[in-house]
Amino acid sequence: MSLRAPTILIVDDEAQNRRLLAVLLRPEGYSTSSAASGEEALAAIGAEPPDLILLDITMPGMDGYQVASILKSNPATANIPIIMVTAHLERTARLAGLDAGAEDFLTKPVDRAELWLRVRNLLRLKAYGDLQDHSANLERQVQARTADLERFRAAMDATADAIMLVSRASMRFTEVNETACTLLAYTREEMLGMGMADLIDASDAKLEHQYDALIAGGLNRDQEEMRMRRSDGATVQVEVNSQAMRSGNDWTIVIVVRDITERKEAQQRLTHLAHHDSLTGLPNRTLFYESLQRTVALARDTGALVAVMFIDLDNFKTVNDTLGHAVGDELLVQFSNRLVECVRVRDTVGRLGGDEFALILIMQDSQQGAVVIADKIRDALRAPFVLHEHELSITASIGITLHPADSSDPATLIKYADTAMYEAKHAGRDTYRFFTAQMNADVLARLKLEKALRQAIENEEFVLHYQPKVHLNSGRVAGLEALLRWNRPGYGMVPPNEFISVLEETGMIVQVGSWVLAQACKQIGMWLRSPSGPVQVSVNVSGRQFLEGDLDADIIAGLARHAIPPGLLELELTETSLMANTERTSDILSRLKQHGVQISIDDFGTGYSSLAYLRRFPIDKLKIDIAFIREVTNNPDDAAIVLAIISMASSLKLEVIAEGVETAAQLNYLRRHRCDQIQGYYVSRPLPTEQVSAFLLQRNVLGPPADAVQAGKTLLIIDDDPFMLEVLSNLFGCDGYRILCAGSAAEGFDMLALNEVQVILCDQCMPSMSGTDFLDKVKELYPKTFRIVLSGQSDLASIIEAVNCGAVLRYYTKPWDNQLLRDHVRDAFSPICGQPRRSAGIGAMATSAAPAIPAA
Ligand SMILES: Nc1nc2c(ncn2[C@@H]2O[C@H](COP(=O)(O)O[C@H]3[C@@H](O)[C@H](n4cnc5c(=O)[nH]c(N)nc54)O[C@@H]3COP(=O)(O)O)[C@@H](O)[C@H]2O)c(=O)[nH]1
Repeated sequence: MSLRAPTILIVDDEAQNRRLLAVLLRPEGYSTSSAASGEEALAAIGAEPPDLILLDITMPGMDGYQVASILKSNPATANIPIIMVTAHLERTARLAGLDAGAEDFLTKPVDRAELWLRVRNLLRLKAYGDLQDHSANLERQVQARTADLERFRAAMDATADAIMLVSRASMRFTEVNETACTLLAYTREEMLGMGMADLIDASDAKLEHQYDALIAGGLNRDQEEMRMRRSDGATVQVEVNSQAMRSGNDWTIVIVVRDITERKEAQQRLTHLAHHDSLTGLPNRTLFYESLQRTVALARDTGALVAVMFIDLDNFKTVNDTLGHAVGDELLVQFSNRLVECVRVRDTVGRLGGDEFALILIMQDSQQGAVVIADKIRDALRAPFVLHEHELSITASIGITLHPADSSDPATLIKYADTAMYEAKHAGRDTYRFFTAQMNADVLARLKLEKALRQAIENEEFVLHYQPKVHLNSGRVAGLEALLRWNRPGYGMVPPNEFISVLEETGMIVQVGSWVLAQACKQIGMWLRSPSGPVQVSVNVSGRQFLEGDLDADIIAGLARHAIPPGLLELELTETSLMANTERTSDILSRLKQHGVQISIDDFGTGYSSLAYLRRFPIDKLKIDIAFIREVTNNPDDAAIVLAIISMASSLKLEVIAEGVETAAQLNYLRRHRCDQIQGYYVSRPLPTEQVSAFLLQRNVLGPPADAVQAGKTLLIIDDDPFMLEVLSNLFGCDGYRILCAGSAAEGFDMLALNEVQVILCDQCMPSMSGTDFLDKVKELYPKTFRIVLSGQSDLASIIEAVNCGAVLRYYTKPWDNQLLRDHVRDAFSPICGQPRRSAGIGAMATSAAPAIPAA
């Protein structure tokens, strides 16, 4: 209610009356205004409604009744009390006034007390009426507001976000929705007694500061992620949007809270996936790199040593290819577990991909710590892995590099460790190597070589040389092996050992191999239609050529293009490439075999040599690896392998060829043991096309077999002393034997390979090898020979040992009885006595080896 003085409008056409009434009212504190006509009165009331009107009835123009009825018919003015002031005393005039809406009458001349009374009463009545209206109004407003609030609450409760209104003045919640209560596990009542500081890690002071900043920033919203505490003590990850809104003299902070627990968990899962290997759960390359970055930065401050270890499982691909990917995966999981157990908690283990793992080791002292871990890992691999129904052992090759010695750059450290790991592989696997500057130089050289090889393909710098293969029984050329050469500008003819591995590792071998096949087919066609005639050419095919490209279609097209009988082309594959991807390789080989192409296994004996496996492939020939041929005449182990391969090939009806034959002795040994073909420098080095064309025109390349012209009883005498050789050959000269003399054990082995020898007489004391050692090997290589040793007294112990193990069948110590020696040699040639056996002692100081002689 207003406290101003009530206003009273006096309407009368006579100025004197207006003045009189004004004068009468003023002492009571009323504020008066006046109008001289009905029209003037309506205009004044429209401009500013008074609290009461004193209205004269009789006025020129619009009279009092008209004014009253207009005012009462207008809701805006209907409640202004009107007192009609009239000189009429008749009842009709008063009734007319009441009809027109006047509340009361005053009769002129107006009595002051009556005027005050009537005015005061009517003003009180009006005030009461106004109050009623005001209350009703207020009630309507309250109802409307309540409805609004209910709608607002319903809307708030219906939202998925939690909404909380905070009074800046009290810092308490003034309103919260249902979602907020559910999210935070409080009732609405509980929450209304709380503030944000009860839910998050922030004090009221800090929040006040924050809200003031929000208020000062106008309507700018503030968004942040945080954790909120629930009533049960758990926390929820939320995203909070805050907005300040004026609320009377206060500010309301509208806080909208979204539960982002699931989003965060999904994000965390994604982040974990992006940084961890899904099979082993170990950090992947990205995370490993980041960890290394952090570790190196830390080590720079603390001065610690950091070792990066690159670990690659040896022959893992074979496990995958032969036992399947499920077994391979299980092996990786078990391996990663063992790896984790080898390091300390502060170290990092990562899987960089495939079978490549890496470690970050923080060490305080020397690089010895890395050696300890490397050995630990190798030891951890000793125990076999049990993988489904398989049990297998595996080794690893490890490369190690150090910060700060080698580099401080994480990428470089990983690269160096990788390089060192390759060195470990080249060193024979199951070992570790530290990175050296030389390795880096090698890597750079390798990159240079790779680039040059790409250019070589573009510039067509490759040529083929051909190396003959010869039939051992006929001595005729059996075929040729096409061997790749790189005519590198500025370097001359580069042999394949210097670049084939790079071609294979980079995949360039597919393109180059295809060129080799096309070139070989073209050359076979040219020879076919030349005086050389048909000649079989073998081509080396790499494992990758089976996996990539269209090998069989290319070969069949190549043969057709040059009109070549398919049998003139032979493919040489290593056992290893045969084993890789067996299904596909076997399919391709079967198609080519059906077409008539010949298949040979190269380097046989160095790989699996598993017959069961080999039988799955349509093979025509086995090529014995050069490693077994080098010492086939003097190393019983190699000889045993060669003989086993020859016998295996024969039982499987496969041809067998020996590669790397360099001596007549090797040739003869192989021929004597029924090897079919040989290839090697003894016959010819690989030749350029023009020279090999001439070679092909020769009929017999080898000449007759050595022992075909050297039959009969043969005695081999070995002594490094030429005088003794002469004495002994003279001694036996008249006994009718063919006598062969060798000045060393090596010569002796060659003689044995080249000749059919029955009895061997060997000096015990030779510089390169003792007689007993020599005869021990001869026993393995030529068990049917009769082996006699001649010696001084000094080394009797080793002779006795040799006798006991059967290497020596007779021995004679100086001075021996020549006649007795001749008699016993003659006996040794006889079919009965010549059997490898132990006989009674012979000779002046001779001791037999039967029964065995105690070593003492
Ligand atoms: N995928 C392809 N591999 C190829 C191709 N051309 C060659 N090669 C392979 O490169 C390796 C080395 O070949 P190369 O230097 O030509 O050596 C061959 C012969 O020269 C060598 N050999 C022959 N006889 C002797 C000998 O008496 N002594 C001796 N020390 N070496 C000798 O042996 C190599 C032939 O080996 P192989 O193929 O196993 O029969 C070699 O592995 C080639 O296979 C190609 O086009 N593609």
